[in-house]
Amino acid sequence: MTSNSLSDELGNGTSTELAQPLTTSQKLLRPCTSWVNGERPESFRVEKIVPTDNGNSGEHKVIIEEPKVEVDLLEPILEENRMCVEYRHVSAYVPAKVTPGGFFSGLQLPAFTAKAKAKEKDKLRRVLWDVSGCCKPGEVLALMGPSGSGKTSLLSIIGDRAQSHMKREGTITFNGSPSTKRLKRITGFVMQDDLLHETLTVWEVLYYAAMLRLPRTMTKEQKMERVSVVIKALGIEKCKDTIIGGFFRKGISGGERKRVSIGHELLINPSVLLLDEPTSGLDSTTAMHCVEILRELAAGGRSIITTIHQPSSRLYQSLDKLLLLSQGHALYYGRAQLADDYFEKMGYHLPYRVNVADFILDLASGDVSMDDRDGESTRQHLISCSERYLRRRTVDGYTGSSAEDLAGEQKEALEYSDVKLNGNSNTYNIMAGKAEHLHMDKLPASSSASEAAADSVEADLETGVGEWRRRGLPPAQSKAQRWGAPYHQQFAILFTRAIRVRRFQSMSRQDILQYVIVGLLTGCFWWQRGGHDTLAASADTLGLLFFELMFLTFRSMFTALFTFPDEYKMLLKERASGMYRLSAFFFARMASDLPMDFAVPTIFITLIYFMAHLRYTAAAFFSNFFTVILLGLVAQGFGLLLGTLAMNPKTAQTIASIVVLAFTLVGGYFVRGIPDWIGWLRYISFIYYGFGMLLHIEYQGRTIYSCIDSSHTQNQFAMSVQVDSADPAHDPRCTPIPQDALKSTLGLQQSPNSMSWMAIDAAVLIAWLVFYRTLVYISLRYKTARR
Ligand SMILES: Nc1ncnc2c1ncn2[C@@H]1O[C@H](COP(=O)(O)OP(=O)(O)OP(=O)(O)O)[C@@H](O)[C@H]1O
Repeated sequence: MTSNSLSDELGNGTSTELAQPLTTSQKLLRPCTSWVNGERPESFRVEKIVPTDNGNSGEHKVIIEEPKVEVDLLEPILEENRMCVEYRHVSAYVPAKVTPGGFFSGLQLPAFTAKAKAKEKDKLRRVLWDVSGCCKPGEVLALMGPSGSGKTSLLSIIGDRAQSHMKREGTITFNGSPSTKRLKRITGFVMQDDLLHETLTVWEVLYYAAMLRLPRTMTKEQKMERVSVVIKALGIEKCKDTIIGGFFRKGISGGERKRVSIGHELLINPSVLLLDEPTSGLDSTTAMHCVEILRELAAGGRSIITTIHQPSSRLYQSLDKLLLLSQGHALYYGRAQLADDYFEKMGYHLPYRVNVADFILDLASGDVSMDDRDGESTRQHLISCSERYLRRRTVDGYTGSSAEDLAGEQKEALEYSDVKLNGNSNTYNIMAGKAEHLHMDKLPASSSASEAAADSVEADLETGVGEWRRRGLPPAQSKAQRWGAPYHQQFAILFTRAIRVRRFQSMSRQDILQYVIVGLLTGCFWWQRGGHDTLAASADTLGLLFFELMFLTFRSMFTALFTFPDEYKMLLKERASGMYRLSAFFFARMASDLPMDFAVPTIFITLIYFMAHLRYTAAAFFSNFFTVILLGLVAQGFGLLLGTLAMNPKTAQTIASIVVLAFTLVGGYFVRGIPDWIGWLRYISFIYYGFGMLLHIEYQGRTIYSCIDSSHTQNQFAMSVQVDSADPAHDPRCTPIPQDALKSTLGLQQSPNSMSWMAIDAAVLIAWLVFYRTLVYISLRYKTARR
């Protein structure tokens, strides 16, 4: 449904006058989106200011509108697939200081001993402090807090997308069971940065995602239908044929981009949807529609957790359940509509005409001072209060306790905070690396703690979480069903997508122009030199062969350095969603490079081959062509490997320059007398083998003449006594060089006549080709798995 059609439908609804602000009891009675006994909740109430008396009196009133028509974006989640997400006692730590990155940064040994663990802990900064809560099917849980309060960290921990260097504690469960790879696949996760292929259109982005992610039980038509439904639901029909765009090429707007990211996740109709700031950058009306869509989706039995940065008053009113974070601590957790009520009971009154969201964010930022307390003391006080309160009611948080209860909690909280300040608490500081469970026995060994534990369990059962836990996870699918598309289809889809993604790069005019110009220039400089069978011309031809090889090798290698660093984030995102097998992606990516790897160099090789008159036989031409292409592929593999290992093109470029320079120097053309102690380097230089093959192709079985001009021999300063001749066979100055002597005469490292050399060179190059690519694959697997 488009934004317009949504508002049209909302506009047709019945309306109720809202004369006074809602009291606490009225707020408690307000419908929320929670799915109760399978009945669709009332939702989408919108408050509007309209003129009274047709505008004649100039007065306005506030009305609440409710839709008459129910709108279903996607089919509701089946009862057995609904998921209650619980995060219990979640803490997180990040490195306090930047550690130097680079090649070997990931190779540190893990800490085993207690001392090493303590040392490691000292280097960490805690960013989440024992946060607990849940989101049941039908609920939208909003995570709010000032910038840096830990919203994204918590969300990424829940979605199992946190970076490897973030140490985590606590448990995340889905219907009481730990997350599995399969669950991760059916969880939608919308990241803060919209990671989309910039050169694809909106339709293409969603189409490829649908083909890869939707189950194979659906036909292609059904998958395309799903794409259309999602496009319609998010109101992005207008721009469906526009490219996503980026820094250099403008495409769709920021808001549309955000909606495409949401659509990407909606395609799979997820039971759990996690969104990181879906409304940031949107105007308040669009943000409101976005939240309405989320509520509608939740109403279909989904559990939705979303971070929200700075909601407008209207948007805040439409929120359901709220977790307010302050520097990693839960400051408030419960019904969003009761947050002001909660803080009021704590003694912090919402100032007149101030947006509740702004007020609570000020509290969380430590910007509200009260009587003798400054902002920071206020914040600390509220943290102590909420910790105490939530340790008794972690499931749904604040649900409107009576003032007396809360006052009691507050008193306890103050006592508790004193204990903490006196340093007697052993409550939360448990550093356990990948702790699976934090048990209640870790809580203070006081009677109130065990009561809290008992209360918490009872509360779980009362509020229905216990029932969800008992349900467990839906039955696992067969291995074949794990992937949306079978292997060969994954390959085909990823191949086509990779070609389209590079639609502005591949075969671009600049590329072709570059090859043509360099080819023409080279052809002119070496004009017909290759056709002369003299030693003097051969010296030039050797230079041409080496240049041909270097130009294509360098180009392939330096372009490849950027391939995986550029695609790494996207690969991580898509692999985390279980879109495809890594090998399917890898082979598709390699195969999609081939047309480019063949087509453009073909222009260059053909131009120089005929302009410089290299050996004019079909066998020699094709052998030269395939040798250069093979060497290009080996160099590309080497570039891919360096890029993948470093994941930083700058580092990779530095290493590549040094290595390739060394490979070039030992390649057999520049230096003839390399000392033995370092000369072995040539055997690991792919350039050495490629050059050997080109020499063989050009000179094997060919008679080369040594032509000496007597006038030159009399010049004691002449560099060479060799001269060129157009017809050396009939030139009296020229003598044929025996085939066996060619190697030493041309100063080569390999004999151009030896067939065994040719076969060995070709075999070694093929081995390098396979070796580099295997290492690239292993490195990618390791890097994507350890995150
Ligand atoms: N991978 C990480 N490495 C180092 N520090 C991190 C990492 N992830 C989060 N942090 C730190 O953790 C704290 C919480 O960050 P987080 O991104 O969760 O905050 P946030 O509430 O989502 O902020 P914002 O609203 O600005 O996105 C910040 O101080 C941040 O610097």
